[in-house]
Amino acid sequence: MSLGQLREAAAGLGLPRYAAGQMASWLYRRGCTDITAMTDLSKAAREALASSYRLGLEAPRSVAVSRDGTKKYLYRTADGHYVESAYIPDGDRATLCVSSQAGCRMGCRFCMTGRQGLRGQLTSGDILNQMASLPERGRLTNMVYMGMGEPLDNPDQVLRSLEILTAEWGYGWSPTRITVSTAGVVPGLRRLLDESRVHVAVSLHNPFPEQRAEIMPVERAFSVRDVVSLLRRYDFGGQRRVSFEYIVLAGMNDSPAHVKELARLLDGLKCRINLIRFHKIPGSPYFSPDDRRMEAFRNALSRKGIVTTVRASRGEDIQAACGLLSTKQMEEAGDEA
Ligand SMILES: C[S@@+](CC[C@H](N)C(=O)[O-])C[C@H]1O[C@@H](n2cnc3c(N)ncnc32)[C@H](O)[C@@H]1O
Ligand code: SF4
Repeated sequence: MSLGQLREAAAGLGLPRYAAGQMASWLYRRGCTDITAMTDLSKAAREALASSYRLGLEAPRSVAVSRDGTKKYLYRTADGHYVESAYIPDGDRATLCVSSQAGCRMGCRFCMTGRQGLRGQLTSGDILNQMASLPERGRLTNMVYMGMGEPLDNPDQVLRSLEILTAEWGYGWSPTRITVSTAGVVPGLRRLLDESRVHVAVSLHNPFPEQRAEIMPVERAFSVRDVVSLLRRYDFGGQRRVSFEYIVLAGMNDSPAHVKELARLLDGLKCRINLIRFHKIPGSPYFSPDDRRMEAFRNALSRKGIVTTVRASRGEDIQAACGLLSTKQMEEAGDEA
């Protein structure tokens, strides 16, 4: 709950307004795991709260550990769906990749989560629980909304989770430690840009609208050209950054024509491109080029003046492609819903 919601809850139980600030402090600053332990609230207030509300903390149900230290956790949401979070330690950084929906309705052809279709929206509580109940929570330095689902197809809950994460009364994280990734849902993106200060990542994957639409149906509703036009209206010269994710698919989006069109599309926008290796999913016709071709593509983009990096693949041995683990869980449970 946001501070405003906590105030409403307090009012509903006849508690003083300042009780909301006390609750926020217990919940987010002190990591309280039991309402009865909120000792600066009266005993009657704690009892009233405990009979009407729950903290929503839910430990992960399982974990897969990679040789490289990456851990993939499976969480159960309040509605009974299974979603994945990846904990990715890297030197003095540790990033948590969180899910924002159970499944996804964007239908990207290369994505395992897309195959599930949309099964349910996560609440801000479900989103934040992935961080709050993480065994390695104390080591986290960054959070990315790059797990299952399209965050901007669930904008109210995602924005509320960001507010709670970054507010003074909340977890107090700097927005510069948080990145929200989107396939380019324009109305939600506008809200994210206006209502938060977090970094933005856009899944681009092809600069030609027709070709992009073949692997990302969302292109037909919101063209990447409109996404870039929107981004041009915001300032990325200061603390806030925008980046473009680009899964390099051999023979599909890695030609000199793609380099040229990317340079044209992003001309003058302060941004970077992250090249990603394709994580194999069952029955998919795509594959990544070898390292030499990947580097050649990166160098060609760099020569056009676009800051381009190749993202290290992590957790290859634990079904890194997001959606594989939860799909397996669904199949084992015989859950076709
Ligand atoms: C799972 S999505 C979640 C965030 C948002 N829905 C989006 O598409 O940006 C996070 C990133 O993973 C990428 N991705 C999806 N399936 C992948 C795969 N099989 N291999 C590599 N990257 C993949 C997406 O393109 C996107 O850049
Ligand atoms: S890549 Fe992102 S938007 Fe596309 S189906 Fe997967 S989760 Fe959804």
